[in-house]
Amino acid sequence: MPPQSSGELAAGWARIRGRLREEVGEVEYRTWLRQMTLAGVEGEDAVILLPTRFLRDWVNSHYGDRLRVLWQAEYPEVRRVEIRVSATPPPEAVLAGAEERAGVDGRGLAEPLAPRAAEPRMAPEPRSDWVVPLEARFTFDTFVVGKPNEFAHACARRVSEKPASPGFNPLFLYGGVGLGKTHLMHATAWAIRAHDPQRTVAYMSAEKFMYRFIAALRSQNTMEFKETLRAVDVLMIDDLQFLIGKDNTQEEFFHTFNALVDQGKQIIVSSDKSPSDLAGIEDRLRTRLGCGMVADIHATTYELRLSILQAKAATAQVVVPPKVLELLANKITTNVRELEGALNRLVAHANLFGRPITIDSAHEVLHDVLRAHEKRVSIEEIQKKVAEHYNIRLTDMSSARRARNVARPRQVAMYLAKQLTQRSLPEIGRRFGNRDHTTVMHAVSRIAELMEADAGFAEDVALLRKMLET
Ligand SMILES: Nc1ncnc2c1ncn2[C@@H]1O[C@H](COP(=O)(O)OP(=O)(O)OP(=O)(O)O)[C@@H](O)[C@H]1O
Repeated sequence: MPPQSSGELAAGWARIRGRLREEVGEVEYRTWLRQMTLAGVEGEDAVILLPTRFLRDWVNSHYGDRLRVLWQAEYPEVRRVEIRVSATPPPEAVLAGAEERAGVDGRGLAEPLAPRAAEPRMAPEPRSDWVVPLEARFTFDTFVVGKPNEFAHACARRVSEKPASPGFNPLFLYGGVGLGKTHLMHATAWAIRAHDPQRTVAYMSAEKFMYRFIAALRSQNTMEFKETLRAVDVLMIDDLQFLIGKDNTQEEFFHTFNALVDQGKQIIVSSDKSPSDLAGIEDRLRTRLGCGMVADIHATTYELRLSILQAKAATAQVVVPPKVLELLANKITTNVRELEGALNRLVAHANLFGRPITIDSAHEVLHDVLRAHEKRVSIEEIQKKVAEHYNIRLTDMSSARRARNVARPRQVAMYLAKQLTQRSLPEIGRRFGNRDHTTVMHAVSRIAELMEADAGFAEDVALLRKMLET
């Protein structure tokens, strides 16, 4: 059925928006789609208005097809969706008289404009939300604080409470991959908005900054790009290292940076390197980046990894035994993203097969991840470390000497070779002066017995193992 009246069209448009909102989720909808208004239906075209070219292009490329499908489901006659730029959508008074206007302005509106009253009501949204949607789960509540990140966290909190305060502008967060820089930035953005919904916060990666700048150059519309960014209260640029060697974009960023700081606006930047290590970033920009607060996020400790896992496991719908969390915290030491990925995989597997998570199932499901994280230790390294530790000569690892002060460390080294490498017993035997595999077997069980019986000795071996593994 073609839309019969303005009321019916408005209701149909509201349903289309509602479905789109369900499909893309609240955050995305509010960020990109909330400002759509319907101009009307012109022949086979539904005409939608958005206030900027950027929004129009974005919605066209990301949601154009979806909008068309939803329109066709509601009104099969509509074949296309056209999005136009209109900075000021017509006020309600004009909307009411749209039928006449359609004839007068020559746009040939087959249908009147939708009355605004029929559109879903939304909370007001900061203007600059066009930039990049924030991740809903990246808040301060879900950020686990520990020694390695407590300083960065405290700085981010401080900035969220008092943006642009002296000494904290810019806030420069740096640290290795997957350690929570983006999480902290989003958390800061959410908190700033919660404190003061009128503040506009723009978050984007340095890569997006560059692509948008290039797009603006191409379309000869750098004014809009500059104005939009310079109108924000808080600008966050993630992964700044991407700008290394991109001189023109750096230059543009430098000007944006200065314009904002001069106006007393807050800048937050993240990078995998400190400002002084950002070789390939112009000196004047590096200097400015380092003149506020520089906070690094260090590699995770076992305690932090375990706390993060505990927090994440508490929200999972299956029970994750503490031993399994300890196993993951012990083995997956690279970064939080991988840790989280491993836990998610375990939980998904348990949900899918309806089986509880156990140490065995964790080993089975995550065997590839755990193996990849196993530090490859060679028999030579073990022999060297053990010889150093017991103060014997390295050659004694393969010599025929049987004195206790030499034989016992050799047995320890064989034991560790069995525990820490994939080598077979005969192979280990060969590497210890061509000894038989039964000698290695005997050494392994003898050391295990001694460790049971003597806590001091067990500690000694555990220490050696730790030194070799880290
Ligand atoms: N302290 C933490 N508490 C809870 N989750 C964390 C913490 N640190 C990191 N994460 C989680 O780890 C994942 C990776 O974090 P994030 O994307 O913020 O890292 P990043 O440092 O920005 O990485 P990259 O260098 O790749 O951009 C996210 O899912 C994040 O929620």
